[in-house]
Amino acid sequence: MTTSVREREPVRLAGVGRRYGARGPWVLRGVDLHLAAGRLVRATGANGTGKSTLLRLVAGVDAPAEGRITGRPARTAYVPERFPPALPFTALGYLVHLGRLQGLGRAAARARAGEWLERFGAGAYAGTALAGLSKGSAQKVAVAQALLAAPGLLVLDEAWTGLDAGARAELDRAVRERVAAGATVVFVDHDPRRLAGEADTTLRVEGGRVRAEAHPAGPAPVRIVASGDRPLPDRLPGGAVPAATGEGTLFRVDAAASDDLLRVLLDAAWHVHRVESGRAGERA
Ligand SMILES: Nc1ncnc2c1ncn2[C@@H]1O[C@H](COP(=O)(O)OP(=O)(O)OP(=O)(O)O)[C@@H](O)[C@H]1O
Repeated sequence: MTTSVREREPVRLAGVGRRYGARGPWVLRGVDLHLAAGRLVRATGANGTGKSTLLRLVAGVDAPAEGRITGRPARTAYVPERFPPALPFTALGYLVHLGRLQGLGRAAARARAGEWLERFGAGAYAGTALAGLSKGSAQKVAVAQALLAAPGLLVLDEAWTGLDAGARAELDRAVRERVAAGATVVFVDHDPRRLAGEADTTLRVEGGRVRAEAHPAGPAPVRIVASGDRPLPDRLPGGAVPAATGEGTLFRVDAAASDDLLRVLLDAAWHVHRVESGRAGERA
């Protein structure tokens, strides 16, 4: 998927609260957060503490009862815990429809929909009615709809659940690509190994409050954009993961491993376009 790396304002939550019903108990209250561009954000907390509520608010599919949320990019995508398959579309027809709603032309929507179905191993189901899809295939369509228009904010609520191992790995890759391209990705997953060690921030949801824990010493403070035709080793220095962008391939790597990675790229006759330190969206 091609999207350029660019910076944008963070999504800001200021004094956000949510309760269900005018007199219901507050599920979340006094939530103040900055979710910067180019960050991977994990939300954690015990069952029923309000993680899904928080994700729906961040995605904009639910509105806060008090407080404000600003800076949400125009292209925001969301995968809910449960995907509604009872719509009169085929898998491809649904994706093209949503792609068009997200601003893509018909031909581009068709092409992207086909590409994402293939990437998730669901190309064979393009012509199947949504209602006729297995749970796993329906989940692939749910994930594909979120990735279609290269969102600047991607919100994933247990989106890996129901996917087969290949599709789960593909979704991991797609998340890394979006983050590398400058998107904010916020996710919840019951498996603590999901993208373990890769999140820039953990949101701990507890007792109606959300505490943001940044991982400043976490991975990837250096971003290298390069291009080349020759294959690279499977294991790159610092565990760097290549991600396709409009400008070439982007690698996020720890500063300690960046020289080694540059050497590997140059040895493979890759052209290095840019080396940046600091995360996208970080203020000087
Ligand atoms: N639409 C709703 N109407 C009424 N109450 C709701 C609604 N959605 C969530 N709640 C309540 O809000 C609280 C938080 O729910 P939420 O689903 O956000 O938590 P969660 O941390 O995502 O839970 P889980 O880990 O079980 O998915 C729960 O008490 C839940 O019953």
